[in-house]
Amino acid sequence: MKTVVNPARASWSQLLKRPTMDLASIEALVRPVMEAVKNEGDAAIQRYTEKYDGVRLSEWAVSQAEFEAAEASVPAELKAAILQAKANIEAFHTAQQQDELKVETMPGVVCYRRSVSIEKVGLYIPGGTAPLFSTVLMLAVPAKIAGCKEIVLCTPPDENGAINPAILYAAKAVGVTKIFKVGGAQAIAGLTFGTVTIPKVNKIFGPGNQYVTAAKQLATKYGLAIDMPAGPSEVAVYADDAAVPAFVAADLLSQAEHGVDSQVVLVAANEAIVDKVKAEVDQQLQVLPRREFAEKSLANSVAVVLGNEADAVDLLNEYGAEHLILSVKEPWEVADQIINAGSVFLGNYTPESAGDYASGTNHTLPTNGYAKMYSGVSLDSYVKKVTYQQISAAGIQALGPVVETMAAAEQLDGHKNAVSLRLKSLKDV
Ligand SMILES: NC(=O)c1ccc[n+]([C@@H]2O[C@H](COP(=O)([O-])OP(=O)(O)OC[C@H]3O[C@@H](n4cnc5c(N)ncnc54)[C@H](O)[C@@H]3O)[C@@H](O)[C@H]2O)c1
Ligand SMILES: N[C@H](CO)Cc1c[nH]c[nH+]1
Ligand SMILES: [Zn+2]
Repeated sequence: MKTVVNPARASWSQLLKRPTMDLASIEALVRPVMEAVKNEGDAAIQRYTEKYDGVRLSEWAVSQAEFEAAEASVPAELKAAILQAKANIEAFHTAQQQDELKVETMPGVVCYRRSVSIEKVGLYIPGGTAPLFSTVLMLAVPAKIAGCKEIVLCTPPDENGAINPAILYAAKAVGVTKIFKVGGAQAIAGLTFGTVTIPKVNKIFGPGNQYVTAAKQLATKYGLAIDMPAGPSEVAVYADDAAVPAFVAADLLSQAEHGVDSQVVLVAANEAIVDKVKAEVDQQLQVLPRREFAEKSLANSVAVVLGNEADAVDLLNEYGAEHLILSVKEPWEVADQIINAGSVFLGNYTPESAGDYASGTNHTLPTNGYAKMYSGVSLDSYVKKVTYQQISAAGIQALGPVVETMAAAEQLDGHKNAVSLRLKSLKDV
């Protein structure tokens, strides 16, 4: 991880460049997979599963027997942890339910808005280098609370054609049983077009590697919605002298270990903090089982020294990290100035891992700078806000002339007539 002291603003965007491929190049790799699945259906999914996951399966749907075996094999301690996390995620997401909004904008003109669940949703659970069963909770819990009718889950099989039992246990605990052993872009394509085996959905959710994320982005060109681009994990930590270097180092490594294309950014109030954190990183790396991944992502990462808090806040907002940890004396004060981040963690006792697993917030978050314009997954992601209105006779008499005037000015007489006829009918009474 290189260190840069007081970089000029003009150099920030280059300094903070993500290590991911540009969208056009990765789309070019993924488009043939989408097209093949569109044209050949299951046969193409079979072919790509063999190619990328190294396994040929005669059955992709997880069976009852597999759920039962998973239930039996997950240790009690892990089950209890999963259930506690589920309860916290449920509590936070249930509280996001909104009452129906009803406003009488003029006498007799009543407008209201209701949240209506998206009928068919596809949840992608990453499984390439680690089986992210926590993602099952993050995606399926709000889908259930929202009341989505059809919830389909896809996740890559291992080389033996199996799914990690904790993924199956978590899914069953939330009440999701339609699970297919398909991963990567081919899973996203299946959910996009529908095949004999995999149902087509309205919206695709979930994180994944660059291929999965690009495939999701392509899915939008075929009429589907997606939650947001949630690609390789990243974290920015802002540290001043109140930070604990060992904690900061651990937080950086917690995201660096996700994959070789992850990125971590340390913004520090002085150089001494960077030195201490780097020494801790070196030490902690020695015993990290996923050291190889972490080392590669650290090579794509940067420590920036900015003595001035306003500059640091500007840089953090320009980066728009998926996760931002504020290891500073007054985290609340800094948090109020953050406008671009997927999720913010305040103070020395708030590790990002807590949000990854169990505090209650959602860990499916925008990466690659998309935090500037997208929110992470929440209950809102699973609903459409439908507006309704009802206008009484008195209401149309009050509102009608406004609409007539505007429609005439737009030269849309058909619009005007729809009001004029009603006004006339009321005059004739
Ligand atoms: N942003 C978020 O909210 C968030 C949350 C959790 C995880 N993540 C990220 O999700 C990612 C998970 O990645 P993963 O790879 O472990 O699992 P994954 O399930 O996303 O991807 C594995 C699949 O990728 C496909 N694949 C592998 N190599 C390929 C190639 N060369 N061409 C085309 N397809 C290929 C395979 O089909 C495989 O099944 C990590 O980058 C992690 O940081 C992000
Ligand atoms: N940090 C990931 C989101 O970028 C989520 C996760 C799942 N498991 C561990 N971490
Ligand atoms: Zn993580």
